[in-house]
Amino acid sequence: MSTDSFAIWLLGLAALVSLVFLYGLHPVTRWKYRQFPGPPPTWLFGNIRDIIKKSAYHYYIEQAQVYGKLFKVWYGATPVIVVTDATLGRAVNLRNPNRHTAIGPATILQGKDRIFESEGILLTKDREFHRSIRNAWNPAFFSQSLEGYASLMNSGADGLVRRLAQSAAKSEEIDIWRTLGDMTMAVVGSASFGVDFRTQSESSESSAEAKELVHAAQTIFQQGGAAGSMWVPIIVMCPPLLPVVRQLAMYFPDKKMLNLMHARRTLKDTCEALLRQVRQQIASSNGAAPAGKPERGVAPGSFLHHLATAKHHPSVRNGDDFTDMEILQQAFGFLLGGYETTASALGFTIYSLAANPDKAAKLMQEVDAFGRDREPGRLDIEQLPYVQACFKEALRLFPPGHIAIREAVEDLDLDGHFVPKGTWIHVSICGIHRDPKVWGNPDEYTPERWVEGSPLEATDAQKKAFMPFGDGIRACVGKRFAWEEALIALIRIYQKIDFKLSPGQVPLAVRSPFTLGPSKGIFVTPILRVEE
Ligand code: HEM
Repeated sequence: MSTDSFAIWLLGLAALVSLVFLYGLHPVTRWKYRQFPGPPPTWLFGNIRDIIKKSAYHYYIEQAQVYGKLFKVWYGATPVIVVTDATLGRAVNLRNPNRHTAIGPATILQGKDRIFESEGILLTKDREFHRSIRNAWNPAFFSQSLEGYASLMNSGADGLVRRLAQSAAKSEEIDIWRTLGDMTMAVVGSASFGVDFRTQSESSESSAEAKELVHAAQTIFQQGGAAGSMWVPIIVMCPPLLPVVRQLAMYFPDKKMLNLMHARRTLKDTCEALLRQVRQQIASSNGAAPAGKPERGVAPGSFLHHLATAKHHPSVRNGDDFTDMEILQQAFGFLLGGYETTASALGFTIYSLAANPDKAAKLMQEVDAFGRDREPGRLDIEQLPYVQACFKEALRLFPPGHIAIREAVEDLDLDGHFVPKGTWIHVSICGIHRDPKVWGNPDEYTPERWVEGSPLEATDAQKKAFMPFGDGIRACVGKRFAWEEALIALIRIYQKIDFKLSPGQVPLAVRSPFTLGPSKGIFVTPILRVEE
C-alpha cells in the first residue's frame, strides 16, 4: 500500500472514530433537552447501566432526592423525563394517553408477533381503537361480574391456604411470592377462561402444563425491560439501527430471546386453544350466552366467550366483531395483567406484615372479629378496613406498576419546561409514593394512614398522591378485580396462617425490569394459627 493510500485510510478511520465518538455524546438531543436537570450521562450508554444495576425503582427515588420533581435520565440515546410530583404526574397522565413502546425484546419481534404486541390494549396508540377495546373489557369488572368472581377467588385462596398449612406442618421455609403467583394464575385462568389451570395442584400429571404456563408468564415479566436479549442494548444505544437489528435478531436469536419467544408462544397457544373451544361452544349453542351469565356484566369463565361475541364501537372497523387476533390479544393481556401484579402486591403485603408483627396482630384481630371460618364475599371486604389499609400501604411502598409510561402526544409545557412531542415520560409512581415533601416517614409501613379517623390518617394531598393503579384513560382496567382478589386472599390466609420472615430480607431486594417484584423472592415460614 502506498503512503498516500495509507494516509487516506488513516484519515477515514479517524473520521469514523470521531463520528462514533460524537454520536455517543448525542449533542443535538442533549441541546434539545438541556433545560432539564439530571444525573450526568456516560458516553453512549447514558444512565442505563446504573438503571439496570440499581433498578429503575430505586434509581428514580434516589435521583428525585437530588434533582427534585422533574429530571431527565438517558436510556442510551433516548432521554426520558421522570416526574415524581403528584400534581404534575396526574397532569401528564391525563393529557397524554399514549404509552411509548418499551425498550425490550418485544421491540425486536417481527411480523405478526410485533403487531400482536403493538396493537394490544397496553401499547396501542390509536385512541378510538383503545376506547373500543376498553369498552369490551369493562363489563368484566362490573359489580355483577365481580360478585360472581368472589367464589372463584375464595376457591383459589382455599388451595393456597391448604398448601401453606402443609408447609406450616413441616416448618418449611417457602417463597411466598411464587406460591401466590400460582394462586393468581389459577384465579385468572378460571375468572377469564373458565378453566382450571391447576397451578396449585400438587399432582404431577396436572402440574407440568400449569408450571409451564406460570414459567412462561414469569419469563415475559422478567425479560420485560432492557436487561433481556443481547440485541436490546444495541437498539438502546443506537435506535436508528432498529430495522437492521430486527432482521439480525430473527436469524441469530440469543438464548434470552428464544426463551421469550417460547414463553409468548406457550401463552398464545393456551389462549388460542381456549378460543377454539369457545368458538365450538358458540357454534353448538347458536351463540346463546353461557349458563350463569348475569344480565349486566360477564359471568366467571366467560371473558373469552364475551369477547368472542363482542363488537367494536361503531367508529372502529364499522362496529365489526373482534377478530381472533384481537380476542387473543385481550386474553393474553388478561393473563399477564392479572398474574404477576396481584401476586407481587400480595407478596409485598405479607412481607410488610411479617416485618411489622404489631400490624399483623392488629390485622388478625380484625379478621378474627369477622370470623375464622367465614368465606368473605365482595361486599364483606368493606367490613375490614384495617385489612384494606394494610394492602393499600403495601401498594404505596411497593407499587407493582411502579411507572406510568407515557409519550408526549404534543409539545408540552411541564412546570415551565418545554417538552417536545414524542418525548418519553415516566411518571414515577414509586417516587410520588415516597416523596418526603408529601409523606411523613415515607419509608415506614404505616397502614394507619388509610384508617379513617386515625390520628395518622393521610391528608387530602397524600390521598391525591396515591396512584398505584395509574391515572387517566390508561389507568388499570383490572383494578377492582385485583382489589377484590387480594383482599379475599388476605382475609382467608390470616384466618389460618401467620408468617415468620426469614432473616436477611429487610430491606427487601427488588427488581423492576417491567413491573416491580422481589429480586429473589420473599422467604417466610408459615405458622398455623391456634384455633380458639
Ligand atoms: C394489584 C394489582 C395491580 C396493579 C398494582 C396494577 C397496576 C397497573 C398500572 C400502574 C397500570 C398502568 C396505568 C397507567 O399507565 O396509568 C396498569 C394497567 C393495566 N392493567 Fe393493571 N394492575 C393490577 C392488576 C391488574 C389486573 C388483575 C388486570 C386484569 C385482569 C390488569 C390489567 C391491566 C391492563 C389491561 C392495563 C392497561 C390498561 C390500558 O392501557 O387501557 N391489571 N395496571
